[in-house]
Amino acid sequence: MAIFLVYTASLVLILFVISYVFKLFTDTHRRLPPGPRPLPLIGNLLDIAGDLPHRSLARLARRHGPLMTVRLGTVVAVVASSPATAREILQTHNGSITGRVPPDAWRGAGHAAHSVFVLPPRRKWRALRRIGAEHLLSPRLLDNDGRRRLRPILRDAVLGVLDRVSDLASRGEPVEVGRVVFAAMVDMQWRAMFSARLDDGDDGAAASAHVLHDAAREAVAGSLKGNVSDFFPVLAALDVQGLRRRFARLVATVYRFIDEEIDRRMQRRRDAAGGGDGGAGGVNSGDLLDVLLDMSEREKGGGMVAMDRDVMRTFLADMFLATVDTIASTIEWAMAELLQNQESMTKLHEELTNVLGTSKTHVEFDDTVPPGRHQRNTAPPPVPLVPNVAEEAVEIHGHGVIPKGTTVLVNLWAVHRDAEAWPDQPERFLHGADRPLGAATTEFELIPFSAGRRVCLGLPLATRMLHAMVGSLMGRFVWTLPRDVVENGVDMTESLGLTMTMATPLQAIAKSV
Ligand code: HEM
Repeated sequence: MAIFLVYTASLVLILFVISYVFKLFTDTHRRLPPGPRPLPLIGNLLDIAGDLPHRSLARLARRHGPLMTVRLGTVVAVVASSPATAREILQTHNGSITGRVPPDAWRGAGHAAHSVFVLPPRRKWRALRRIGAEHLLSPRLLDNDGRRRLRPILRDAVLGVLDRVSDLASRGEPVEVGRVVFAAMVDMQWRAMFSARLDDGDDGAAASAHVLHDAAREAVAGSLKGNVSDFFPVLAALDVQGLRRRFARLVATVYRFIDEEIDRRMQRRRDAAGGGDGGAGGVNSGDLLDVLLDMSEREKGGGMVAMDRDVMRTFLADMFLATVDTIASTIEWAMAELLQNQESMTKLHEELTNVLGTSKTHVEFDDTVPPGRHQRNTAPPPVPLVPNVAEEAVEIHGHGVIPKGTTVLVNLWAVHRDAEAWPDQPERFLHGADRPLGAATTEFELIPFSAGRRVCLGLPLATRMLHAMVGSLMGRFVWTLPRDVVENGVDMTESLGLTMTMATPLQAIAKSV
């Protein structure tokens, strides 16, 4: 057994050295953008160790330029760190740089096979994006579709958070902002997708909702953790840090909850068909699950995508996981910034009083958009790095050539802190407030949702929820920091998962206005 292990390890090492040397050799013949000198085998991993990757990459970019090459183990990555180079990647050459390499943990958990986040930009990916955009995330559906299904769900999420905060405020207890909003987002997205509540009041349901909360939280927190397997794919089978196994366990829990909803709905459809009420139509809620089940029954997706159980489950998990963490952490960061900037908080209170008057108890999307103007873009960007892959060689004028297969990272964190584009002050993103976002982006200084073909699919939902939630929380309560936090300062350290969250969750004291 020991001999076998030594033999396998030596073989893996030899393969790894050969592939690395081959890569280095061929790279010298390519005109890659400049970058820090790599060490043998590990490349520049030491240059980025010891700090969060978006920060260390931003630091390296200050020395090596806004488009630089780094070697992360055997992976060659080109990093764009300025608005101008982000534009090159996400607009000028976007058609050639939209591939993805799925994280090893996702592949190991079986999630990568159908996930819209990592599918190559081909038919299945396009079809899934279209389904998400048309049946869950379109502005028309969110604002006022014929059945008026989603708007009340969004409003309830805001009102639910206000109730929870009121309750804590009346007891003088601090509010863990991120956690309260996270729970509301779980509930909101579950209702939007399944027309069902996870926690319908009884103790058993509440306990099982907690299991899902915890699994979702851990899955998003751990899903992009630095993994040796991603830097040295030849070692992936060993799963040295156990991240594959861990992510697989968490995703399996999320899948189990989703499967239960699918099974319940299918049973209801069968019952309705058996009862002779005209089949599925009689029980159709018109939610995302019904849309997907209709597709699976209609010639396997009506030609768009073969909607089998695996595709359906992965897609629902994607829509769920993408929502719960992004919105909650953005709101937590926004509140943390406001709580440390009394002047901005006072300004916001005044604005809210003007817009809402004294009778309205909460903010809705319509209140945040001046007539005839774009959605205001004031969210602090919580996704620091966007990973793409060049699907063909691309020459970036004045910087060099990105060879086919190269990982291309856009460092959104660095772009939003670009010293030339942004003054270093808390309200800096208000300067870009009226610029169009997402696919319509023209200015690459402000791209919290990225841009180009893989632009965030959830932008319409996120912008509605962020503004309504922060506006309502600020309009209804006066916020202060707990005494020990005032003394020690708010810990603004980031922790990197699917998004950037606060390493120390924000606690704040609310008092009803
Ligand atoms: C504050 C909230 C959010 C922010 C800042 C955000 C940001 C981003 C960013 C930067 C990307 C990467 C785009 C690229 O690869 O170029 C992304 C992708 C994505 N987002 Fe969001 N997001 C948010 C909320 C949401 C929500 C609520 C959903 C709802 C389902 C969602 C669904 C997705 C999906 C499916 C993708 C993958 C798109 C693809 O690869 O084709 N996001 N998001």
